[in-house]
Amino acid sequence: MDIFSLENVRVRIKDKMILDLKDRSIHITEGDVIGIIGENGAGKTTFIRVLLDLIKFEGKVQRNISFQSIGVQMQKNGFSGLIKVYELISFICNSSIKKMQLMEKMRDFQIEHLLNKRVESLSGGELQRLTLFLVMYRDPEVLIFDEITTGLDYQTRQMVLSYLKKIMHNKTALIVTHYYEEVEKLANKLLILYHGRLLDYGSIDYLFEKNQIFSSYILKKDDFYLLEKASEKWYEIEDKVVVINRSKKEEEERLQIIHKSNCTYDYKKKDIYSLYKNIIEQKGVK
Ligand SMILES: Nc1ncnc2c1ncn2[C@@H]1O[C@H](COP(=O)(O)OP(=O)(O)OP(=O)(O)O)[C@@H](O)[C@H]1O
Repeated sequence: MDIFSLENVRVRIKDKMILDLKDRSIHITEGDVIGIIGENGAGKTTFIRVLLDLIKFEGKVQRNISFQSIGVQMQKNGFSGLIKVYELISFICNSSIKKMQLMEKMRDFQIEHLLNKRVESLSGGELQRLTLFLVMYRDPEVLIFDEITTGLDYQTRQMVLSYLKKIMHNKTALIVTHYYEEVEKLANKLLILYHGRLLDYGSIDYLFEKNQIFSSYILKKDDFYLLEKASEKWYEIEDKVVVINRSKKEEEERLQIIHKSNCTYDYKKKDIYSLYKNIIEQKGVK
């Protein structure tokens, strides 16, 4: 069943088009976990605001779910930092939820010891656990996260990611993120925006197939000369070179070369950044 479906959606502010899904229709189906990616200002938050009816748009959006069944974390949460955690929880959490159930959920998110702290004094990880608790306490059917791990250090991000993985089981979810690794770990579909334009939307497996990306090898720049002649599609990222294999055959041929030289390398079966780069190039937008 479609949870959301969108047709010909456009958002214009004054004369500027900030989101244009053109004539594509987008169906978000029960159980989908959708990674929404694109550079700063690409229109990711605007897309979420359209789904939640928080912004004026042209076109058609059908929602087969009530707003109460959607748990949302937005980039700007609007809580006052001075408020204490227990005050925030009692303000937000519906009184119809039994105290016992709330306590149990607090334990799940390891926040019960934070109740007397002011929100502004929480660490990044504690604040995101509190945010996840506030999104999840009613057990919503649909989850929306807008950059939930931005600004967290590596370890805290891994911790939040493992919480996300746990709570997303059997849920429909949309995750706006700048971290491709999060999409790799959590999502089954991808929505790619660029300067407000929809570049592509679909299942991740299908997009890899459509873009003929079988796998990638990541080598140190100094070792790239080994594969340079044998590589058609590659790009640099910091001190590394990513070589895209179009097929199993290419993957095997290059592996032989790599093995002969004994150089170190990483292998990725589904590298979302390679997919993103490829789509951007194909569409000729960069
Ligand atoms: N209320 C508004 N008034 C004017 N411009 C707006 C408004 N809301 C968004 N925009 C513009 O629309 C574009 C898309 O914004 P949006 O917040 O959706 O991008 P984003 O992809 O979520 O970016 P980021 O990764 O930086 O969070 C940006 O250029 C932004 O400045």
